[in-house]
Amino acid sequence: MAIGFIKKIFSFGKDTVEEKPVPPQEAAPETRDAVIADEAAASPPIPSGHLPHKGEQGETEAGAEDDRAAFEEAKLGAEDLPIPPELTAPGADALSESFEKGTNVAADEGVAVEEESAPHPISPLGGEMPGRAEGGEAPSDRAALADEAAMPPSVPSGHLPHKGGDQAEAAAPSESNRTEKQAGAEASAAQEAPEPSAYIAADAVVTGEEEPTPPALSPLEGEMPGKGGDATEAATAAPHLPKGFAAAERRPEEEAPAPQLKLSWYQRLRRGLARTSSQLTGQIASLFTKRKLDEATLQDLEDLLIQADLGVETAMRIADTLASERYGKDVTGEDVSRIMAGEITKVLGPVARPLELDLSHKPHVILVVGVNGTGKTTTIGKLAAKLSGAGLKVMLAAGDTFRAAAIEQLKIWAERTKSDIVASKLGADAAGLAYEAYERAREKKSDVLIIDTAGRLQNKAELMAELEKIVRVLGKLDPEAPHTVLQTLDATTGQNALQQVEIFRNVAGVSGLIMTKLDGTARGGILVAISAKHKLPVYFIGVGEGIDDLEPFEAKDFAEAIAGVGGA
Ligand SMILES: Nc1nc2c(ncn2[C@@H]2O[C@H](COP(=O)(O)OP(=O)(O)OP(=O)(O)O)[C@@H](O)[C@H]2O)c(=O)[nH]1
Repeated sequence: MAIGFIKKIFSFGKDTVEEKPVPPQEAAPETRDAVIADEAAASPPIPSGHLPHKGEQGETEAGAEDDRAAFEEAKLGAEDLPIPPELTAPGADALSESFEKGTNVAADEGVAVEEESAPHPISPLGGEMPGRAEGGEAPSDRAALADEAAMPPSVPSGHLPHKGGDQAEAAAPSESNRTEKQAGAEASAAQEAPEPSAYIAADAVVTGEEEPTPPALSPLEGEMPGKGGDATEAATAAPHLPKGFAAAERRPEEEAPAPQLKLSWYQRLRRGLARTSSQLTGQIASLFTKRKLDEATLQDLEDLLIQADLGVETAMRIADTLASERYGKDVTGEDVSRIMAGEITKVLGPVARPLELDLSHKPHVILVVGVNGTGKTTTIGKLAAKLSGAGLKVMLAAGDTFRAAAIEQLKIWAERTKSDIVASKLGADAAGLAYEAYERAREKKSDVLIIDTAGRLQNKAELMAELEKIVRVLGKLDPEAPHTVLQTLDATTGQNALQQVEIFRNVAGVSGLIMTKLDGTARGGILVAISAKHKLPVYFIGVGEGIDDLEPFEAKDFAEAIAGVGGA
């Protein structure tokens, strides 16, 4: 029996050598060898026969496991047999030490390598743990360690591939990952700080921490099939956001706004007068709902038109014409609007005149006057743009010496319109500046000299006297100058504009009007009242702050826009 036992022992060793065609390390893919070499370099020597014993080598490895079991069995009865030195406790201690010194990344990677190559996954930890204390341990102890390994501290509970038994799947990305890292990282693996997630995972293996790793740092990220990268990369690509946060979707780049079609002047005029028109026509429509035209209705209509700033005269004209056409009959709002447009056109027709320039004068002098903020400077800029755009030589004079901003504003307009400019210091005498500007324009043979003036309320006698002085001074240079005195009127001021024209006309000899800010006002009707009362030419109207927002005044267009008819 003793001989038979000895035979068995000998045949065990022989069988092991012979039946194991290739050592597990050699059977493994090249990457695996490299990783093992890496591991060996990073940690104290681990028995070459130890790592594969974890059982992930498939059937070949299963045979080795059987052999080992036989060996253990034999060892119990043959204490004199030599135990490989690397399986002794000191060796295990050395391994443990090496982990504690921070070579845990390699250790952890060793686990992953084995997982990857296992066709029939068995927990790597189950195999690995006995290796550390295998020397002299009974199989029952190994089983206990295997149980312990079933809850490895290195891996969060949700991660454990051995729980689902799918180690190969879980390990695959890690392997590819490691292969990538090998080239640059192997030599310095011991010195380099491990990547955060890998480090934490490895550290957990060594220290035996059983606390779950925070989800954001879970090594799972890199090891999950399909993620394709290591934990760090995966965390960068798709970080776990804390509860309450959500990853924002990338917004598609905003499309460039479609270029807006430029409205024609007529369209802009109608749009500018839309408030005036809708208010007026709305009131008229409600007045003439199912009502026969009688005296009371006509009186109501007159009142309504006067309140709309059209003036008494124009209101009476409209009412009279309506009565002559429809008295005693049904009348609709459209009837009234049509008659109203016709009557307004008749009032405005005579005043809608072009600004005449006598270019025999060099320069033709245009003096621009008006109450503060009615749009003098802006209108000068718009006029200069038209004139210089037509090839005329234009000079501007910054006669508003009260406001620094007005001087700067005019300089900007001069630059934009390629006009010459004469300006002086703030507070300079405006009449003196007008004189100088005229001289300069004459020298330079300018076609047109446009002089800005400070805005002033018509009831400020001192300022109105200054305006008179400017006119007198210019008259000394050319008895006919200023050749045109333009007054700007702000449409939003309503009835007050009537008085403004009255006074400026008397003081400065206003020869024509420009009504500004007709865009957006509900009081555009005032132009009709002013025209009816003063019969001064209305050269242009402004419907915006832009350089193109000034157009010659057209009676019919304006009348139809106010009455809300036409528009084709
Ligand atoms: N909406 C609109 N704004 C205008 C129009 N014309 C001028 N403005 C604006 O009205 C404001 C006053 O215009 P200015 O040209 O400075 O008026 P001003 O009469 O020279 O002013 P003072 O120098 O203070 O007398 C500015 O903000 C202009 O842009 C217009 O037709 N429509």
